[in-house]
Amino acid sequence: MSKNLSIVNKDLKEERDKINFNVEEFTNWFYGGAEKVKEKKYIENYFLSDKDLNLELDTSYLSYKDKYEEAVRRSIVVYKKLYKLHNEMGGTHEDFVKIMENLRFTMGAINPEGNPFVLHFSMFALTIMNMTNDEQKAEWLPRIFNCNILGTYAQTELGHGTYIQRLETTATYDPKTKEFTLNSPTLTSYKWWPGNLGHTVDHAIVMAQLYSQGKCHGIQPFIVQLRDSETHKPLPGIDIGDIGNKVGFQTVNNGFLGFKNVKVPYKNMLMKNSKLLEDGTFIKPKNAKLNYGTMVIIRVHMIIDAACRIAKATTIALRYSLVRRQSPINPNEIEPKIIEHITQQNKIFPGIAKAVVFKCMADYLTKLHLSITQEGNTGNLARMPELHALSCCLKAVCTNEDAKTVEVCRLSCGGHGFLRSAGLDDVYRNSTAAQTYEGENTVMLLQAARFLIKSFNEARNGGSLTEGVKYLFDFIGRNGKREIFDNSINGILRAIQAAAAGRTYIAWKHIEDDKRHNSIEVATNLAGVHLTKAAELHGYVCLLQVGIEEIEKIIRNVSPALGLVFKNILELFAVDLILNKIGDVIQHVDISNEDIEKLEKQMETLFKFFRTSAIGVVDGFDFSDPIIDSTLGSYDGNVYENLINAARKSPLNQEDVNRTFHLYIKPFMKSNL
Ligand SMILES: CCCCCCCCCCCCCCCCCCCCCC(=O)SCCNC(=O)CCNC(=O)[C@H](O)C(C)(C)COP(=O)(O)OP(=O)(O)OC[C@H]1O[C@@H](n2cnc3c(N)ncnc32)[C@H](O)[C@@H]1OP(=O)(O)O
Ligand SMILES: Cc1cc2nc3c(=O)[nH]c(=O)nc-3n(C[C@H](O)[C@H](O)[C@H](O)COP(=O)(O)OP(=O)(O)OC[C@H]3O[C@@H](n4cnc5c(N)ncnc54)[C@H](O)[C@@H]3O)c2cc1C
Repeated sequence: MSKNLSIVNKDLKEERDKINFNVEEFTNWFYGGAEKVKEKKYIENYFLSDKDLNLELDTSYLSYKDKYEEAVRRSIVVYKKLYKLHNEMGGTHEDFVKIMENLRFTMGAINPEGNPFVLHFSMFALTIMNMTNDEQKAEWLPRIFNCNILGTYAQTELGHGTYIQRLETTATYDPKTKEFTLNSPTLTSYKWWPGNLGHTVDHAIVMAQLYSQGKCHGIQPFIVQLRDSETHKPLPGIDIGDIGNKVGFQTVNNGFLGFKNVKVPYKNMLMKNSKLLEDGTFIKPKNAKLNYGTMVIIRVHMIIDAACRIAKATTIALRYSLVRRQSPINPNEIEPKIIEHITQQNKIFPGIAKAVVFKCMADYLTKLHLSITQEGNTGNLARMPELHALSCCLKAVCTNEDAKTVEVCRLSCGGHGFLRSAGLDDVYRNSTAAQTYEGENTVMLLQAARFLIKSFNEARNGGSLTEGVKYLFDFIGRNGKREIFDNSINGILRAIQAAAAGRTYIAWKHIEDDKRHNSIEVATNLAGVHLTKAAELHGYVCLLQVGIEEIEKIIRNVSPALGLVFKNILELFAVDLILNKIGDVIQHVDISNEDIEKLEKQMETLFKFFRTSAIGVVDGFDFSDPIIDSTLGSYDGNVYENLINAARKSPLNQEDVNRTFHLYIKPFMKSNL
């Protein structure tokens, strides 16, 4: 960690002196091994130490246009270095991915309001890698890799983002010219939102309805050139621009795009899954949803992003809470560190536990994704729906928790948390954006619920279930009896499983009852609230189940002292979860008031134990000062000095008297109204 060399605040030092486990050992786990930590530190420093980045400039004070231009400038500095480093490392694809993954956090520090090239290096490249045939790979990948072309993923339209089956952009094939003609037949068919589209990229993957031989064959991906490669002017028939100011993502350059008779050659339809013969005959893919593959990959990636945002926010909130002193608990004593207020622990400690459990889930899901993708490459698509349901469910649950936790961290910093320099606003904007992009969270939960209801029907009919939903059998086996609660980790897991299964049953019953007078679709809509609750509970079941399995493995492989910290974290996650979901639990589990009081007491005991480890865990997340970028969360804890220094940098403070005094204020004050 590149630690600030200034003297560490004594309150924070005192906390660190009490840590009773090896922080470095925790860091090694978090990043996947000592070698990876070394690599991360090297890459981080390699980029952040570059003076050309001019990181001294606080871009938050710039205008919208200046922010974008500075973000492009900084990104180019970074990408030039990336290619240099890549060559130094050996130049393999794995090296490239390694740098990209480490760059994810570094890029956040360099361009806090978003990266104007992120789509090129993620969805655009991934779509070409995964949805093209061999000839297309050979044609496009080198140009993408060398950045001779820059691209984005243009799917969402003004009128449709969720229901992509109804996208309106058309691509009509003419076998005589061997070309597609792209059109935006209505205003609502304009592409709207794609990142980097406005003024940065010159190509896009465009999702459009394919028409051939007079028939519509559904949405298919096309690679389309949008701007001239020399002048960057929009090509004829292309209407393109930036969509304007947003809640966040100000420098991502989200854009709009319309087509008027734009010609695209035959070879530009991505043909790994669906195929179109040159005569216009359409050949269906094995599964029509294969064209949704890039979204699945990104949803899987989003779990680790959520974990890291929570890790960053809790690092800021905790370090601040260990140096901020306010309000004596005992009137005769000095003001305590605000962490001593138990409500403050309740705000921050469960968040730290979530970051750890989400990281376990991200590792698990990444492995599952890899194994299901490998099966898919051999033609076995049987587990695709399971992966889809799980990635939708966890994308929604983890980003919802992420946004909630980051906001609680902001509140836990009181007034100072509201300052931009506290560093929590960009984290929050990114968290809340993630609730919407890559599938709006309610919609994601409803997709997961479809899988749950199917599985429930399967379980009722004595069929087989995938591992993650086998708990539905237990519910059916209990035949209406409630699960008996026992206060152990596995007892808590069984209680959450019973609540998830019970809510699935309620949703299922709701649909079955309504089906008598309504279509299945209407009945399903009417059960929507139950369905989303069931899916959400299922997401927590997955998190706890994977958390238990992974942490048990970790405990076997780390020192006893760190093992105890992990045990503490897992229990914190579990007890916090059951207390937050107690209403759902009570409905389906035999749990007494005494049990609940015991859980509440247990939480207090867990806080007490975690009190000494917490700072070690957040230090172990290993965010260096430039990455944490926070007056409240720097390693040295010199919060008040940081705050006043940051305030002095406000553009308004660069002169004693602002011109508005002479222009407006003084005349107003002298006017006697
Ligand atoms: C240079 C090299 C570099 C290499 C480097 C590599 C490094 C990599 C580094 C990476 C860094 C990352 C950085 C990230 C930055 C991101 C920035 C922000 C990006 C933001 C992007 C976006 O924001 S981009 C738009 C996303 N826009 C959506 O997200 C639409 C949601 N909307 C839907 O996704 C569909 O609309 C929706 C709901 C499924 C219904 O789809 P639908 O209507 O067609 O389906 P239905 O509802 O009719 O049917 C449902 C039946 O389909 C089945 N099914 C559906 N999908 C399935 C699937 N995928 N697989 C299997 N099965 C599937 C399901 O299991 C049901 O099965 P069943 O019927 O049996 O129940
Ligand atoms: C920051 C950001 C970056 C983005 N980047 C890209 C990008 O790079 N490329 C790209 O193509 N797109 C991008 N998008 C678009 C994004 O993927 C869509 O906005 C998202 O999928 C939601 O779709 P929508 O806007 O149509 O919402 P809507 O579907 O209109 O949602 C509005 C409301 O309707 C509800 N609703 C809609 N359908 C249903 C349903 N079936 N059941 C129940 N409720 C429903 C939703 O829950 C929500 O409450 C981005 C969006 C954002 C915010």
